[in-house]
Amino acid sequence: MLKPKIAPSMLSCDFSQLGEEAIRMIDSGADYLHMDVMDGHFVNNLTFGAPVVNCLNNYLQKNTKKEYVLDCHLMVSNPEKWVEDFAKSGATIFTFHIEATENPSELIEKIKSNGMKVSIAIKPKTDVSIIFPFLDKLDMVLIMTVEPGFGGQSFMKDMMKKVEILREKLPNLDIQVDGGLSPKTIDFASKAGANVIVAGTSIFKSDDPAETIQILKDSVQNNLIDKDKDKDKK
Ligand SMILES: O=C(CO)[C@H](O)[C@H](O)COP(=O)(O)O
Ligand SMILES: [Fe+2]
Repeated sequence: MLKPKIAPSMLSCDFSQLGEEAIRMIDSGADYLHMDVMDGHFVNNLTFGAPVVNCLNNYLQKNTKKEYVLDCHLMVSNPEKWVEDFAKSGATIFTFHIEATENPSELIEKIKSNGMKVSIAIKPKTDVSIIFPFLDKLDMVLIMTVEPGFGGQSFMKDMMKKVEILREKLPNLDIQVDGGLSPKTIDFASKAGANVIVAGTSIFKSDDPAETIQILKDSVQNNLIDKDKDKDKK
């Protein structure tokens, strides 16, 4: 049974307060904490790696009793190099870009054997069919709705065709969208069939993050209900 999951992108938080910002998101109803890892090579920006995820995980273990998911989006070349480090850091989900590896099948196995969930991301210019051979091995797929590298960009509505194609093929797959999601754009994504929503700017810049998270969640939930009704009619 598919569920809506909202993943605030910590890229938009005040990094000097990473632990407290994460707790603020968990307490506001976040399902995942989305961690954008950039290496200055695969994308033109540099953020953080496994040591920071590890510190955050240690902090959360001491400072919250609530469950949390560390959803790590690796925008890096040679993602295979970092699998063990992220597993040790407490990462729950390891998402790699299909454009960054020559051997996706081997990488999927490596991520799973290190105890993490596995997901593949695709950039806006990448055709969705490239991931078809791997779908049955994945826990999630990430459709980028901006060029990876920076928060605060505009949502690319034309990416929704990819979401529709995937949802048609796999009614129970977690489909994540990332980039420019907000209360203004969420309905496009949820109608297309996305159920895991990354949002950085719109949540962190909101006066009421809990309310924004709830608006995003409600949109996904309503569309999941509509899709179920359509199924019953058929
Ligand atoms: O992967 C990313 C950028 O490459 C971020 O997750 C994404 O941009 C989220 O930020 P915003 O909601 O501000 O667009
Ligand atoms: Fe991301």
